[in-house]
Amino acid sequence: MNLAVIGTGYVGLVSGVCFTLGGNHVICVDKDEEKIARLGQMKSPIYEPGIEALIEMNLKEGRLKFSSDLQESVRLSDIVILAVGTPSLPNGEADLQYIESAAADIGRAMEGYKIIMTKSTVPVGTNEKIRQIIAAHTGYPFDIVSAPEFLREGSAIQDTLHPDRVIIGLDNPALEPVMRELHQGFTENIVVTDIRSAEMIKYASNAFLATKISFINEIANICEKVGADVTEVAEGMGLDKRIGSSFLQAGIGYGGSCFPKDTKALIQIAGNVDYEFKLLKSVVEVNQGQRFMILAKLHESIGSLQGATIGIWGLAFKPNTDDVRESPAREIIEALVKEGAHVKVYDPIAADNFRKQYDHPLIHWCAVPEEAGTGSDAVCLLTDWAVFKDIDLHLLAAGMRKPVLIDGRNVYSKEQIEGTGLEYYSVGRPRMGGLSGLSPSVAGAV
Ligand SMILES: NC(=O)c1ccc[n+]([C@@H]2O[C@H](COP(=O)([O-])OP(=O)(O)OC[C@H]3O[C@@H](n4cnc5c(N)ncnc54)[C@H](O)[C@@H]3O)[C@@H](O)[C@H]2O)c1
Ligand SMILES: O=c1ccn([C@@H]2O[C@H](COP(=O)(O)OP(=O)(O)O[C@H]3O[C@H](CO)[C@@H](O)[C@H](O)[C@H]3O)[C@@H](O)[C@H]2O)c(=O)[nH]1
Repeated sequence: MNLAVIGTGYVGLVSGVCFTLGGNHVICVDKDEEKIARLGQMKSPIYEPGIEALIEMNLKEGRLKFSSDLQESVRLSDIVILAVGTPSLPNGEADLQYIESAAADIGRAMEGYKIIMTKSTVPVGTNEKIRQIIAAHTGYPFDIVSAPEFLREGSAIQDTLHPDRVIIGLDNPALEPVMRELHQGFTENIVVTDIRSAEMIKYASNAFLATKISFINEIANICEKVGADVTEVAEGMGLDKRIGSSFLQAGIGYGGSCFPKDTKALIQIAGNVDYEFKLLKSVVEVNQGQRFMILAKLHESIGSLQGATIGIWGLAFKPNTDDVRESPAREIIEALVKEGAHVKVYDPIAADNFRKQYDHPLIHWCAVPEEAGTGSDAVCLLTDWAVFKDIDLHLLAAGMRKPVLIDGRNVYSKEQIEGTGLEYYSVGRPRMGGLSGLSPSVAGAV
């Protein structure tokens, strides 16, 4: 099949490249000409493991093209896939301006029948709006399909080629065989449903996963007070098949371009039909508070942050991505700077993206993770990049002014911390080292 993917971002680029592997011809379209020029030179504008090798292979084999010419790309295609952004408006609602403008452009470009397939995450009822917009700009026939995307950044290729399920929302049953053929080889789990249910499945899935994270974070906060270990608790819970072990990793809360915006959008979708989604409102509130537990632990360990030097490991919202959208690191660093701390930050991939969005004279950008620890009063680990797991913690402690490590992602085991001299705080696990490492009577005497 001939496909045009409108929007060559984290979703459009990966989906476009992966659809070529099924033998389709794909044109990835973006209005950002710089992005298209880079891609033409086989350079990915995003960091996603494995993507550049696939771009190179498919460009060379002639199945993949990049273009900023939406009109021609639509004309050459049987299926047009919408993968433009749907960011949050200030009130939390999804901003549909990119969807609406792309739909109008598609309508204007059509010179025959097309299938329009929406991969962007859009509020319930949006595909009907898309239909109206396209119809207002063309007299040619077309069909609409809602095919929400579930890939995760950092494992996007694997998730696209081997998804747990593919959701297809349609109102013309004649499209079902085409959609099955397009997704052939990806998964057996193809759920065909109506368009509104497909749109809702996407929001409900993200909201549920976000709920799991906020739930385990609250359990972690209680664990700290009652002396339990949340990693043990999560393991014990997760073995129950009805609960499942994934998304029970306590930490500093979820970030990224999806959970924060999609939870807020679903609250608005409910609000627009006079339904108050109380549970999801709490999920968002808990998530917002969780990042500040890092600051509470800093205050507990070193007192005032005025003039202190704090090392930060990790700026991306999760490992294996350069995406810093809604990363909890942003608000943590802003708060540190506001309190007058010097902040030494390190991220293996996302530092440039972060710096474009936020910089401050009190921030020092480090070239290696160890540099963030040297002479610091504490190091806070905010993103669980693999590189941090292998750091020599003895050397880290020796080079710090105060050997305090605040692990926001529970990366280190008790065994790794023991004997390092570090005062170690994590999330929902007992504190180690420092005065807490001494017996209560000795600690009291000191
Ligand atoms: N990022 C993810 O992990 C992920 C996963 C699943 C679903 N989604 C959803 O997919 C959608 C896209 O997300 P993303 O992260 O890929 O966004 P993104 O911001 O990385 O990419 C969107 C791209 O669309 C381009 N664009 C906007 N309007 C255009 C137009 N009229 N013509 C051509 N190009 C246009 C932009 O220049 C940009 O490159 C969103 O709705 C998001 O919620 C994202
Ligand atoms: O147990 C966990 C799992 C995740 N997170 C955090 O949650 C956020 C999101 O992580 P993840 O879901 O792995 O990344 P995304 O790339 O944002 O993917 C989510 O959002 C996408 C966009 O809608 C969906 O397609 C995916 O299915 C959905 O997992 C990150 O900040 C993680 O650190 C936790 O704190 N604890």
